[in-house]
Amino acid sequence: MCAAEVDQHVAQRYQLKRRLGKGAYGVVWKAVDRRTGEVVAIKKIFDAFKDQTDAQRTYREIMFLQEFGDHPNIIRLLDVVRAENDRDIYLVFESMDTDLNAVLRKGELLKDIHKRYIFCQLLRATKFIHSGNVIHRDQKPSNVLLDASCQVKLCDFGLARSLSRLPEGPEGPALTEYVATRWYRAPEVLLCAPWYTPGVDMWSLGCILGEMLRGRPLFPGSSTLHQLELILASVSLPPEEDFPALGSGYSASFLHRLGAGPRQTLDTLLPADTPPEALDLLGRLLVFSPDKRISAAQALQHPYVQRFHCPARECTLEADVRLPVHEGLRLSASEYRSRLYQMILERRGKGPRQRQEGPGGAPPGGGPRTSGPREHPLKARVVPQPSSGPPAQNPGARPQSSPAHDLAHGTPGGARNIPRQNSRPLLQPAPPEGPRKRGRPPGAAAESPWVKPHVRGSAPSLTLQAAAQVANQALIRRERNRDRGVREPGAQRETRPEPRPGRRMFPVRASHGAQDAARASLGDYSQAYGTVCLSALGRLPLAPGPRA
Ligand SMILES: Nc1ncnc2c1ncn2[C@@H]1O[C@H](COP(=O)(O)OP(=O)(O)OP(=O)(O)O)[C@@H](O)[C@H]1O
Repeated sequence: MCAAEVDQHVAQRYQLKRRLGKGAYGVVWKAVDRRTGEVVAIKKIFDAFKDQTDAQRTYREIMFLQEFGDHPNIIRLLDVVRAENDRDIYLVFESMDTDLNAVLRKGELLKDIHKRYIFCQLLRATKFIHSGNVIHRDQKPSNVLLDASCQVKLCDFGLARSLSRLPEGPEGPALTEYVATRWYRAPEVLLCAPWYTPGVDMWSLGCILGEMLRGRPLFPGSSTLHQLELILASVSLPPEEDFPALGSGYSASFLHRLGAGPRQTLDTLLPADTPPEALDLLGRLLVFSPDKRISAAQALQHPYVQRFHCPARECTLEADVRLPVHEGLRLSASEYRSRLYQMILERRGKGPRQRQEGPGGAPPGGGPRTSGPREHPLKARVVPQPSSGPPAQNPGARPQSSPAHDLAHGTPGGARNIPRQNSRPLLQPAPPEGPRKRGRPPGAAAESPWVKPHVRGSAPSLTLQAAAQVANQALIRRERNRDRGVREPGAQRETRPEPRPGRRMFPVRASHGAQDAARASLGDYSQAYGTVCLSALGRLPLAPGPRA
């Protein structure tokens, strides 16, 4: 159907079914792996290495996904495939049915219990990421993937950032400015704070919760200023002493001016039947001062999500997650690409590996394990929180219940999850070779998780390493030559038509993957991005409500 939109070698391996969604950077298709029959989602990132910024984004997305993708609420990256033109790249994920933005746009499909369950899972994912000292920075409904049983998987780690080993500012590691979706941007980001904290994610989560409760975005600002105005119309100005935490020199006078406008409380934005505990949690998330916002770990203990709170499922990492390329360092676009290619080659050299399932494995049908902590290659660094007891002693926890059961108030089973037995953890760290220690010894420098696979697992063969080197050097040379306008004799590029993904793949300009258009308007976030088809929604076993 849309096979022409992907490279031949990708179409040969995967049968494309339909388009699932699109974002500013790529288009996502549902596809079937012809070898295994596994249903997957393929994201084609256009011009993934166009410049330093894009290349870094691509690099980060892949690297962080590898690290976090074993968490049940974070999307699993199954494979990374080079494109023939060396400009695009394909990421193969487990497939989900829809995203929260699409669900919310369809009207009141979500009942109170669904919202609580979704939010609890988002908190679990966020707690996990934050425990590795990483912030996602782009949490928004279209990055919250859902399946028919309301399982949540957070996706899109292109803006994720490690806070580890960055030079400290007064309130946290110093970071450069970034562009995230405005409606979910924290005040300190809007105010151009030069440093920020995991609080930026907690603000975004507050906006997501508010949107679920309200049925439409809480603060749909049309410009940065308008965004701040909307926020300050219903969120109290911080006390003077908190202004420095907001970072920018001009924020004090600016805030005073903006904050002088008409005031309303958050509850006036929400339906009258909003549960009081939802309102309470919202008020703790949408706090202007970043350091006064509730953390993900604290929020998981809030009464709003109490029904789903289960310490055994709320894993954390013991060590900071750091990419091999220091966050303060900017490589050239082709270097980022070379590093990714090198990694792909190395991983391929190790051959397909079955997903490591611990004792008890995935339940029939492929649903996530419902009892005890998950076993996976990151086990050594994943620490499930001590359970407060078996279900009988901990009525708040529901470790044995299926999501469908939870959501349907007693309708048993029915959870339809992605089968995992065929997942090929191509890019995951090597499985443990024996008992491993948890965390790092006191005083020892944190080991980069990215080094671990190479140290622990079977090292790539010398032949593979040499092949990778040669391939990468050729690529860099070609890149340099192209920049200098030099023609390489016999270069393939001369014989192939210059790929023009935008035009060739999307004849109707308005429906382009919007590599350029959408990027240009990234600040004017459009909720149209990241919607999925109606039929997926029809499969959601949700309460009856108006459907479009
Ligand atoms: N694994 C998946 N299964 C189903 N749908 C998916 C999957 N991954 C992504 N999608 C759909 O594709 C959309 C875009 O994906 P993604 O956010 O990764 O792309 P992006 O180009 O990085 O987007 P953004 O504009 O947010 O930067 C998602 O909102 C979702 O609707």
